[in-house]
Amino acid sequence: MEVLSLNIALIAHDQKKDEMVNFTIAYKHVFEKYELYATGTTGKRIMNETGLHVHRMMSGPLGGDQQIGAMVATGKLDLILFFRDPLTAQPHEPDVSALLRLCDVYGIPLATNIATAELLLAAVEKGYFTWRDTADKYKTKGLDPEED
Ligand SMILES: O=C(CO)COP(=O)(O)O
Repeated sequence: MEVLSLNIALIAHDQKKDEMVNFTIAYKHVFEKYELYATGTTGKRIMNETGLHVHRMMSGPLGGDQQIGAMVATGKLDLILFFRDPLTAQPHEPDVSALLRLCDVYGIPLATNIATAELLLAAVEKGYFTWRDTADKYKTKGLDPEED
């Protein structure tokens, strides 16, 4: 099967970082085929504990979620796995909400828990990339500043 290029972002709040590391170990055979991006601390742990290469942004509370959001807005990400901690208040909650919102604006698949992440990765393994057509349609809705 042809392996398409995919840019995947991985983000986990502190209470979910162990889960994210275990998840990336379990699916290393999938993740190693694609370009990985992550917020600072999440990326560091994944790199150290799995050997996968990750392009690291700043730490989430220092702007990392916004950097990932900018990638969504400029069409540079195809899939986001964001293991959120729903039980702990985050100082940068507005940044988190903004990132989730941009995924909806641009039709980017977003898993906020491990169960959904598992389903999305199963689709990726099977080569179901049809969402990219939808995401492309969003991009052509006059949202591209180059078109103004
Ligand atoms: O806070 C985060 C997401 O909102 C994650 O940031 P870190 O990966 O730097 O911990």
